[in-house]
Amino acid sequence: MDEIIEIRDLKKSFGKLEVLKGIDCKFRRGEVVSVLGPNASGKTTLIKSILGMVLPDAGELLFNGQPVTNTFEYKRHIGYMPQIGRYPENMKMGQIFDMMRDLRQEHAQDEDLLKTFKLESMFHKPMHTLSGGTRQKVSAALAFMFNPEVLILDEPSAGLDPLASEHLKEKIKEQSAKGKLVLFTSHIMSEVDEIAGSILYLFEGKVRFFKELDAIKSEAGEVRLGKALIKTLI
Ligand SMILES: Nc1ncnc2c1ncn2[C@@H]1O[C@H](COP(=O)(O)OP(=O)(O)OP(=O)(O)O)[C@@H](O)[C@H]1O
Repeated sequence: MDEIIEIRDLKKSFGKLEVLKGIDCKFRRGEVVSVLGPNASGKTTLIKSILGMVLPDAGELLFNGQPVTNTFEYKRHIGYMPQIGRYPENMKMGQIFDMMRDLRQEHAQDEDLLKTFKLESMFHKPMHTLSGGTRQKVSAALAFMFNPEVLILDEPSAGLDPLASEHLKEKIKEQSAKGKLVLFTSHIMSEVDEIAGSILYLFEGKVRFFKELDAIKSEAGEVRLGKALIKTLI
């Protein structure tokens, strides 16, 4: 089956603030989808609803065709890189990786990023001593480590140095070519242009559009995504 995640009429409010007002969308294997929208439009809330970290007020989440709202097993198949990774601060970096392997009760299947980012040489460092970018590298390496079917990356290159950011982009492209679904948020249009196949644009709690990049550009008559988006949105 091509489709791996389906969201039906998802709603979420925080108190009186209606953040998601009925989101419907389907994501397929091999797609790289960028979730875009203005600040506070609900991108992270949508992502966290898929991950079960936010409990929706209404609606349904299907994974591989099965309803999974309020269930756990499907989460094994998703690798998540948060906007800001929070870890037990007194643990050493190496202990974090060991802990994740123990929790999953399986060996790491993909240590590419661990090696590319040369994280092993910093395994002795306590987490609270790490720079913001190094912390992001840990989060990225963990997200990809168990070879998940779906990758959800919340502003993945924020804080990464240019070389690390290039490595991560290559990794995302490689995973999509292997049939993985990649969902990511970003405020960097050149990055979206480079790696996304389509854009899910949220506005005022609804899906404003979910379109392939090429279609957005050709309909707007623009080669650059940033300009095409402006034309599409006005
Ligand atoms: N746990 C929460 N409690 C109360 N309000 C929340 C909570 N989480 C998110 N919100 C609010 O929901 C709205 C959407 O937040 P969200 O983080 O999903 O936006 P976003 O599109 O990811 O924003 P940004 O582009 O700034 O990262 C914001 O107004 C935010 O303040």
